[in-house]
Amino acid sequence: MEKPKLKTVQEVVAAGEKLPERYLYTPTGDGEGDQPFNGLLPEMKISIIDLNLLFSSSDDGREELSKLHSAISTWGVVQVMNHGISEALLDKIHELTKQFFVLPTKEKQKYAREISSFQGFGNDMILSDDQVLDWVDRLYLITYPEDQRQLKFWPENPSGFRETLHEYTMKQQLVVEKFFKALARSLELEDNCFLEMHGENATLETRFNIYPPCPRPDKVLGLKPHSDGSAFTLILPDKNVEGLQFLKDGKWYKASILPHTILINVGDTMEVMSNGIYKSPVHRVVLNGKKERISVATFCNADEDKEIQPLNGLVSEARPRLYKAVKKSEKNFFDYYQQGRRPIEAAMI
Ligand SMILES: O=C(O)CCC(=O)C(=O)O
Ligand SMILES: [Fe+2]
Repeated sequence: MEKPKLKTVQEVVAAGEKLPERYLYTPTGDGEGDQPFNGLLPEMKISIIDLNLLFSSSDDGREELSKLHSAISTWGVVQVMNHGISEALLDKIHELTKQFFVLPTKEKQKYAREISSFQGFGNDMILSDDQVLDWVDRLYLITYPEDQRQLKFWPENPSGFRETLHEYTMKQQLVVEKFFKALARSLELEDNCFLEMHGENATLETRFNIYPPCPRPDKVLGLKPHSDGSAFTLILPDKNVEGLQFLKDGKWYKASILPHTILINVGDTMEVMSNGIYKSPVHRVVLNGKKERISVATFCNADEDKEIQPLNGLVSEARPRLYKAVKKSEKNFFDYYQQGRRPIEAAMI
């Protein structure tokens, strides 16, 4: 199988070469905010949501649901506690991710992405010659359901990686089901409505990111502004190095979260299903001149063949339908790799 030729960012850094121009990013000026990448940005207050409390019929439970509704309809992001995944397991995932990325290139290349595949280790796909590159190396794996795994991309080194990722995935799937149900409740819909539209063959896809230190953190981005194509995304940001920022009303905000909570941001699929009530936020990752940053993002992606469209209960005369029915397999509406920052715009009526 042919492998991509481009050097990984870690290789560019190790070779000590001059910063390649293809990494220089100029903001488009298109509602994207003109604040410097690493300037003094305001901090966003991300609501902390107790996942278990959302299912209590007490006053506290109802209050938690309305807190969720308010956070997701304004920022599209929450940090979730009481999620049922132990601190030790979250720390282990981070630790193993780091151990994988510090392996010699030759070892990591055993799991290298093939030209036609997005799974595996390496760079993101290059779709055009003028594509500005992100300062990130990543390992991308479909993790759920189990029969969709391609184990040839799953590292056997460091030891325990596969087993720990399996354990983490099974725990994440429980969080995902609960979160879908909670979002339905917060809109006064039947618990399973989002899960049903999302489909039986929906996947979890985990992206392990390393953002090496960058000589020009003022000119280069770890991830360009984008929204996720998922229904929502579970993120474990780096506990020590910040970098994730969200765009709201044309301004960038820094996101910092409490250790051992899980950050969940809504993606384009949920924006469509909720008829735009829940917003898929544009976000980016900025870099550090001295320190590397590691994060682990898990995307909940819809069944490729299911029609995704606004739920009936959320369309009315007062709130007309905003999106066409779309399928992941038909058009790249939800394709993260598209250069468009918000592929969802193609689905708008
Ligand atoms: O590195 C992060 O904190 C965010 C990653 C992200 O936005 C993505 O992988 O889509
Ligand atoms: Fe993202």
